[in-house]
Amino acid sequence: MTLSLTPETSLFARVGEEALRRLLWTFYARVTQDPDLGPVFARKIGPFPRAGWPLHISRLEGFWRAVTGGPSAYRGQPGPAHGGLGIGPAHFDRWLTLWEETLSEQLGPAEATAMLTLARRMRPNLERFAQPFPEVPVHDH
Ligand code: HEM
Repeated sequence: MTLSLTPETSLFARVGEEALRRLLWTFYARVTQDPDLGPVFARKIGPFPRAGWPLHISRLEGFWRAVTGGPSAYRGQPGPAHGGLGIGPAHFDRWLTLWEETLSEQLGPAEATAMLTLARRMRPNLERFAQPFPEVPVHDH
């Protein structure tokens, strides 16, 4: 067995727990002020930063901890959470623009790029779930 002296540090460890939490609160403060995104969240979660927001942010924190290699108890299903919200490509474009802006302000360039790449990769799947009539897989019998 070989012991590595330079173990790969997770993205979560590089970002840090405090910075991740701050990032999420700042990001959703902006999202909820946005004329297109804000109303969608207001309907589902309520007025920021009260109502369901502390719980929602802690779920999102769990999600981002999981996808960045940190310890996490997140067991949710991000896809179905985006069904029936009445959102489309323009919402995703805007979401990603605000995400990119917030990341570049709050994280170092390498971490910001990595967090942006993760979100961009998730987009097609989430967007599929967001469609009004998601394609139902057809099985051969
Ligand atoms: C790539 C972009 C996006 C990512 C990575 C993302 C990620 C997530 C995640 C991880 C959750 C938590 C799911 C859970 O509760 O387990 C969530 C929930 C949610 N997202 Fe997104 N999201 C994206 C885009 C959007 C957009 C564009 C909108 C709409 C404007 C949106 C609206 C919501 C809402 C309303 C919820 C709460 C759903 C509920 O509690 O039932 N998301 N998102």
